[in-house]
Amino acid sequence: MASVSSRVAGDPSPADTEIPAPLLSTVTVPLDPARLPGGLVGLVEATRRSGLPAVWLRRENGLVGIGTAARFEASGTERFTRARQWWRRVSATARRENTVGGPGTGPLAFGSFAFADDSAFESRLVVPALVIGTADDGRTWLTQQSVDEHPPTAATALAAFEALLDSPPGRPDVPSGGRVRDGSLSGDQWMDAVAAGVRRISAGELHKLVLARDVVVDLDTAVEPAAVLSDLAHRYRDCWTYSVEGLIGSTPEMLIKVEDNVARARVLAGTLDRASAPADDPDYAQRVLWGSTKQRQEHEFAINSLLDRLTSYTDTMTVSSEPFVLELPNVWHLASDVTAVLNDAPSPTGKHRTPGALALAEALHPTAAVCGTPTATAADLISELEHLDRGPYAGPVGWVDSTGNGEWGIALRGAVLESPTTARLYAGCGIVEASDPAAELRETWAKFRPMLQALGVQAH
Ligand SMILES: C=C(O[C@@H]1C=C(C(=O)O)C=C[C@H]1O)C(=O)O
Repeated sequence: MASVSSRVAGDPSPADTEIPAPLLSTVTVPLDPARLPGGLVGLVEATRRSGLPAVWLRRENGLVGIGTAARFEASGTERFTRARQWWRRVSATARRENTVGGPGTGPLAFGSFAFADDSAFESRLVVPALVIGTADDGRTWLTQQSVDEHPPTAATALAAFEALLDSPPGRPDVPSGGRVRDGSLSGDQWMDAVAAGVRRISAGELHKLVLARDVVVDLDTAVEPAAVLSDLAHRYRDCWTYSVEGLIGSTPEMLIKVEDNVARARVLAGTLDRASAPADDPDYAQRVLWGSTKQRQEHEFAINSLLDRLTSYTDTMTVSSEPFVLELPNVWHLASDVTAVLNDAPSPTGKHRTPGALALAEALHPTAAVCGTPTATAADLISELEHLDRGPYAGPVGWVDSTGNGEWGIALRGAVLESPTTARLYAGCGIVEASDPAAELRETWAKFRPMLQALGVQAH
C-alpha cells in the first residue's frame, strides 16, 4: 500500500494551506472482540512480524496501529503548530466511512514530539495503515487508512486485519543478556549537575528544576519490540504503554486527554522507590512521601504549572485538594487528577469549537513535572547542565483523531531503540533546594527499572 511522507523545517510557520497534505481515505468498521482473543496486547504479540506497531494501551484498552499510510515531520519552535496544521488539513479533506463513531474512530494519527525547541529529534505524526481499537465502553473497531486512489472498504479492512496475524499468540520472550553503560554523563558528572542546580535554586534563580540523564543498553540479541511492549503492558497496567516509531515505554503521567469537551490530566511529582521500602510498614509511602515537605513542594510546582495554563481553556476545573499516593510496581508517586470542561473558542472559520488534544498538548508542554519553575529559566538551565538532547523523552506522546479527541501522555519511563541491539533510556528528577544528588541518582535508577526489566537487563 502507498504511503506519503512530508517534512517541514525552518521558520516562519507556513499558512495552513501551504502545508502539503495527502488525501486520506478511511473506513472504520466494528470488529468482533472474538477476533482479539488475547486483547490488544495479544494482538501486538500476534503481529510481531509486521514491523514495529504503534501502540497506546492502558489496562485492556487503547489503540494499536500497523503500517504507515502517511506521516509528517517537523522540528523547531513551530513543530506543534505545523503538525496541527497538517493534521487539520488531512482531517478536513479525508474521505471517511465510519459505522462505529466515538473517540479514536475515523482518521487517526499517533505522534511523538521533541521535548526541546532545539532538539535534533524530528517530531512526527504517523497515520497507520490499519488501526485496531478497543474502548472502556465496549466498542471494538478496525480502521483502514490509505492514500491510494482506491478507497478502502470494510472487506479490504477485514482482509488486511486477517493477514496481519502472522505469529502464534502468546508472550514472546524478553531478550536476555545485555549491559548498561553511561550516556552523555556518568553518574558522578550528573550528580555534579544536580548539585549545581541546587546552588542555582538556593541563589534564587528558580524554584524547581528537572534534570534528566540517559543510559545506553547494549543487548546481546536483537530486541523484539513486541516482547518489550507486552512485558510493560502486563506489568504496568495503570500506566499508558506507548510505541511510536522506535520510542517505547510505559508512562504514568497523562499530559492531557480530550474526550468531547472534557479534558483530563494526571500530574505526578514526588517519588519514592519501592525497592527500598520496609516490608512490614503499610503506611510507609503515605508517611514518607505525603508527609515530606520537599516532595509536596515539588508536586505543588507541577500541579500549579498545569492549572495556570489550563485555566484559559476552561471555566470549570476540578482538582483534588490533596495529592494522592499512586502505587506503581517500581515507585510511589504523589499524583493529582485534573478534570476541566473546555470552553468553546471561535475558530478561523467562525464556528465555535473546543481546543483539540494536540492544541492543548502544545499549550501545556512542558509542565513543571518535566521542566521546572519558572519554565523559561528552567529550560535554559536544563540545556546548560544536562549535556543531553532529550529527543522525544519528556515530550508529548499519544494520538489524535479528526475530531480533536486524543490522549497525549508525557514520554517517561521509556527508551529510544537506536538499533536492533541498542536502546537509550532516559530518566529525570525534580530538583528543589532540599535535593540530595545521591538520592536523585538512586531515583533515576528506580525510574529506569521498568525499561531495564522489559529489556531483560539486570535492574540496578
Ligand atoms: C522526569 C521524570 O518523572 C517526573 C518527575 C517526578 C519526580 O521528580 O518526582 C515524578 C514523576 C514525573 O513527573 C522521569 O520519569 O523521567
